[in-house]
Amino acid sequence: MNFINKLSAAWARNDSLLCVGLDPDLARLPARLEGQPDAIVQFCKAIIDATADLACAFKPQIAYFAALGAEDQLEEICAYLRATYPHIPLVLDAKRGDIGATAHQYAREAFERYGADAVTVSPYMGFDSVEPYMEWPDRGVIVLCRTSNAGGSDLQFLDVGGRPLYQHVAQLVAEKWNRNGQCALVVGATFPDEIAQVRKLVGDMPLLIPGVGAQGGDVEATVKAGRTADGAGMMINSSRAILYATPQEGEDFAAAARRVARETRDAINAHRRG
Ligand SMILES: O=c1ccn([C@@H]2O[C@H](COP(=O)(O)O)[C@@H](O)[C@H]2O)c(=O)[nH]1
Repeated sequence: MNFINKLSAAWARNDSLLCVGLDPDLARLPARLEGQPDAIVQFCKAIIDATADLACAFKPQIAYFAALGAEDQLEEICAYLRATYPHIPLVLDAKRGDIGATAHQYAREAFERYGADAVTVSPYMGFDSVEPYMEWPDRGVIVLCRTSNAGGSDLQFLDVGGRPLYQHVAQLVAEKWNRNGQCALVVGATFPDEIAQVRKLVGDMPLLIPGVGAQGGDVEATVKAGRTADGAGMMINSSRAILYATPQEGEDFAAAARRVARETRDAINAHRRG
């Protein structure tokens, strides 16, 4: 099953547009994992098990692993996800961008080493830097369009022929780059007006939308701006707000993560239709 079909099936199966981000920060892990060599694996597996029936995707951010030299733990987590929850798409957030020969190696890393269903890439170096990922036609290629950070406007809002660059990227990906129907776009929840503009340009193309939770993006505005006619079309990502949810009485970190994931999933669902 290709990435887009797997994502559609996960939207329906879990009645969810929530993407759970896996950004393990050693300084914020539960005390009981402190000093354990596989603390990241234990933490992420517990979060995955606690939220798998509430999520349409999991999104590990590679920097949190690479910075610690913990790529082996990322490999183990990806293998666990693929074996235990094969119906849930695994999105590797790597934001790669390089010349074709190097991009091919990054694609192998994402799709072969980690077995990701999709990977995030930058459009900045043009189509020949993105094309190598398309040698894996069953995988998703998720192109940065209008990112969630304020500084994204520095370049993404530059006027190109009477409209902002992010709109040009959206149309370019939808009309030219998406040859195999495997592309998606990143648009931040912190900019719902731009989500609406992108949705108008790209039809039903899936959008990866980070920025709810810790970054303060408005769930209702995001869903109303990005939903497709069938009330789907989005992977709305939340990482820190779920991973580091404050436990209430009787909860451990995983139960707290599950509670926040459920609340976020339900808040999204409240605005998917009508
Ligand atoms: O525009 C973007 C693209 C990617 N991200 C990534 O999403 C998560 C957000 O984490 P939160 O804790 O929910 O803020 C993180 O991995 C970013 O690298 C983004 O935030 N914005």
